[in-house]
Amino acid sequence: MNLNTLRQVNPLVVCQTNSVVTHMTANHLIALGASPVMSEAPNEQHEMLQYAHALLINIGTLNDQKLEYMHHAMKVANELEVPIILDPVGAGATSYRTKTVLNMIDKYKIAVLKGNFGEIASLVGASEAMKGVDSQFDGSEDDLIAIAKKAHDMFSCNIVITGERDIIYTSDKYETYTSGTVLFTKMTGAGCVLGSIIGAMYSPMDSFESIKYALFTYHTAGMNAEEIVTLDRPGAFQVELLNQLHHVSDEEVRVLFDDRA
Ligand SMILES: Nc1ncnc2c1ncn2[C@@H]1O[C@H](COP(=O)(O)OP(=O)(O)O)[C@@H](O)[C@H]1O
Ligand SMILES: Cc1ncsc1CCOP(=O)(O)O
Repeated sequence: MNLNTLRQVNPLVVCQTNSVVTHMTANHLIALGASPVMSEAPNEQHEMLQYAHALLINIGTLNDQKLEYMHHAMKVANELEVPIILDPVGAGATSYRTKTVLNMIDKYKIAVLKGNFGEIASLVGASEAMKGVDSQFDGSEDDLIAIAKKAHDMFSCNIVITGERDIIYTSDKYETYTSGTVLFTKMTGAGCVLGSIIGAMYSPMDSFESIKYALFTYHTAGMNAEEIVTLDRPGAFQVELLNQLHHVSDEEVRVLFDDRA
């Protein structure tokens, strides 16, 4: 979905995300032109997901109570054919998180699995490269492609791995990217917000291009914000990112596509 369409449709993204980024996720989705709702109660999921464009499941502050709520929402989302974006925050840091995510992938149809290199590498059994929620290394481009391919083969869903270099790997094709700004690494939740934006822009009929559009939208807004605040003002960047998500246009996002053509 491009930005003009998104701002007309105002897609509803139902979010069960972590307590660190709940507020910022809602604000970034609103700035973009989407409609967030944070909803956990099992007994409202059927009504809530009825009109949802996507369900975002982010395990960043997981506990058994939240896990029960997440399972319920994912089951309903699959029944209603609402795409699930799964962010396995901290997978690999603890076996609780790793096992939880593997079990979710086993039980439900996931549209997009999006994580940093350490998270996705841990899920495919390739490494234990996580310290808390941070990937301990980004891997070479070859590593990135190999891990994304393995994840795609094992989990049969669209894979996004983020870091200094990103990859989108779908059954149609894969590409790697180095756009964005290092200021994303200076705020908590940069990856979590991206997951929500993928949810808002995701189109099951055109998985690869819609995920790429979401990534490029986020990166364009981030690069625009960096230009205004400069690299030594990570605090100002967080505010400016919201402004730039509000203003970013299809024409600007297309520039990133053209740069890569
Ligand atoms: N060094 C970097 N330079 C430019 N963009 C980056 C860099 N590191 C991460 N990003 C971007 O920041 C966003 C979050 O990625 P990442 O930091 O890997 O996620 P997480 O917060 O889940 O660990 C992605 O859009 C990614 O492309
Ligand atoms: C700091 C922290 N602790 C638990 S969730 C969270 C936020 C992680 O955000 P991201 O995965 O985007 O870095």
